[in-house]
Amino acid sequence: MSLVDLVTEKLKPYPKRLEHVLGVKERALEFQKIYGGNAEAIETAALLHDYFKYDSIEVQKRYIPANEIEKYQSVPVAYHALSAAYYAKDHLGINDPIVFEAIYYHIWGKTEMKLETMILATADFCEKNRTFSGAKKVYELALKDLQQAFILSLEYTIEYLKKDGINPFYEQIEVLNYYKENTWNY
Ligand SMILES: Nc1ncnc2c1ncn2[C@@H]1O[C@H](COP(=O)(O)OP(=O)(O)O)[C@@H](O)[C@H]1O
Repeated sequence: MSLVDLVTEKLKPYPKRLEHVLGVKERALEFQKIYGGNAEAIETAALLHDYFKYDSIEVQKRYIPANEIEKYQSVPVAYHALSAAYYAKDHLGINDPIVFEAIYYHIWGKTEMKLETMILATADFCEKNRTFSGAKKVYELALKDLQQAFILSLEYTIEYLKKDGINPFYEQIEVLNYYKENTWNY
């Protein structure tokens, strides 16, 4: 079974999510044409990044090492990214550190991330089906400056969380500050 078929089957009950995943793939490959990076790895990571989005937290945790479950226990939303990364590696045999990192850190990136990770995280925020304010601005900026677009996407997310009374996770702030202070040469 191809990867597209696998993801299509998994997300069959959630057509909007499948559209999002395909939108992220398209957007990420658009950014790859501008900035480079491994196109095959980007496509694979884009297709799999939300694989566990609708599985229960209990199911998601089955694929994640105990210390990582503990580290992110205050932000269980992160588990879908971790479980998808481990699933790709341990169950689909995708032994590519580029794919692993891009899926694992697709929600808020990491300091000194690979180009493919920044491409996926930014594409996730601004693929064509995104309707929230900010997506268009991030997309337009990403065509000129990927790092600044990534920063803006993280700022929007943090602002949105704060409006809902949710404190950002400490890593989100660290990552944001890192990229505001450093120009990262992937
Ligand atoms: N620290 C946090 N606490 C709670 N929710 C968060 C936090 N950081 C990000 N989020 C939310 O988690 C979701 C991230 O999941 P992701 O798969 O990247 O996005 P989406 O589901 O929109 O494709 C987004 O809805 C984002 O607003």
